[in-house]
Amino acid sequence: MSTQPVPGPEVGPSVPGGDGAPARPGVSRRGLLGAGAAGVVGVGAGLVGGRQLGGPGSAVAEPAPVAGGYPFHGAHQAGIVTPAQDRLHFAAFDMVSAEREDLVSLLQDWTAAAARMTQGRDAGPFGATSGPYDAPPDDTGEALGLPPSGLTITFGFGPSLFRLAGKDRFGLAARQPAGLRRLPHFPGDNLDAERSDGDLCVQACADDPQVAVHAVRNLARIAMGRASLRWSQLGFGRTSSTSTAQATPRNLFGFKDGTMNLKAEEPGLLDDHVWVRPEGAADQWLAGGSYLVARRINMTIETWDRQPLREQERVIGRTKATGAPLSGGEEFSQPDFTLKGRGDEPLVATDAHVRLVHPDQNRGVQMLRRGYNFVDGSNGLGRMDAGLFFIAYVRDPRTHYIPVQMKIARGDGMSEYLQHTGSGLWAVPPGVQPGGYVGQSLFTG
Ligand SMILES: C=CC1=C(C)c2cc3[nH]c(cc4nc(cc5[nH]c(cc1n2)c(C)c5CCC(=O)O)C(CCC(=O)O)=C4C)c(C)c3C=C
Ligand SMILES: [Fe+2]
Repeated sequence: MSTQPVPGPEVGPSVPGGDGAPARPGVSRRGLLGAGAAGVVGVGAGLVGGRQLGGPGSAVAEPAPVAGGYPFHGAHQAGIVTPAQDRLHFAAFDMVSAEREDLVSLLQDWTAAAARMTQGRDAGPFGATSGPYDAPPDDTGEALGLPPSGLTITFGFGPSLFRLAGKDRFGLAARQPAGLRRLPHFPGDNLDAERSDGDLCVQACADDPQVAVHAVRNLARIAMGRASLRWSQLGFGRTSSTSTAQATPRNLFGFKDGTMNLKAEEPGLLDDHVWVRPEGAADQWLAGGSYLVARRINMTIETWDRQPLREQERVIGRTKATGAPLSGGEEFSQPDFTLKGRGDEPLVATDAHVRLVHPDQNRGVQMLRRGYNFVDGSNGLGRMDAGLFFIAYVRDPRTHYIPVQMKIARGDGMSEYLQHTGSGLWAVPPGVQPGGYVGQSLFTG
């Protein structure tokens, strides 16, 4: 089943109103952009132009390429090593249909829409203002006139898609990777079920929040009858760099975040720590993919803001000004955990965040962090509902995430200022080839 409209001879970019109204010229994103928007500044390496014609039957001339879009197709899904954009709309969905064919058709339809939207085109072939006059448009319209804005859409499959309450819902149980299990309860977790888990996840990142929201909204619209939105999270101000070309941003504690992150320019490390190495028959389909961990972490910023600078730096283990380790050097210097200072105390405290999470203290494991700040209003007691929506991509959550999180939960000085309120783990299938669909390897072979 496909919910994408099939274009008929009576429709096109200029459609007579069914009520006898005069012909209505359709407007598409690429039609509005074209040469006038050709000067839009690209947001990083790998950007492409490449606007295409609208839906079948379109008589619109090919506009000039518009910069600002990342390729949708490739060996890996975009949105992992892509230079982290400024904005996030993350969404988790649950299947409402129990039919395997509905799951496959949903992934096919999502793939088609994502391939279009990431290139700055409308979600469907007719667009927001064209197509049959008596049918809902196949794009919602709020991105009309906006460039791709570096939009990437990354899809993931949760443990519940494979097995829920012991039930093999879609005939996929034999293909559930051993690493894809619900994350364990960590000490101090205060998780909200309405902000956790989900059969499917969508990470939409862009440099314009309207473009990211438009993407998720249209994917939710397309899913209707097959999957429904379980929860979603907006984010701003990326809290990581995923390319050496990017400056290190700051989180809501005011500290540089992302200094020691894995970067796109380190393919060997990405192979070691981010891309899945299949172990057997169950996870062969995940070769070239990854695992996405998401944690909604509330930060009690009002309490933090009352701490002396000395205490703030002690908790993180780095200086607030430059991000250099407290053991000395500059931002990108490796911390020396053996150096001692006044009172024979280690310069980087034993419960400092950067000591606990450093690869040297964790059997060498690293992760690719891709989180965002969030502020979801205030709680009526004068405190902001603010924090960090932590996202990490790892090769295997059992080795690369769970032990590190357990250590933070048990002994990180920063935990005093944090509360984990949402959580999820998804397997992120490999990239899509032209003509294929996201997650295809799970259903074939
Ligand atoms: C389980 C993994 C991690 C969680 C959860 C986490 C939360 C978290 N982190 C900060 C602030 C900073 N983290 C920094 C470094 C850093 N953090 C993790 C992992 C988790 N953080 C890792 C693996 C690293 C890199 C360690 C290394 O390789 O040296 C830093 C320092 C700058 C940097 O390297 O990025 C800061 C600052 C907050 C505020 C937070 C939860 C709200
Ligand atoms: Fe951290």
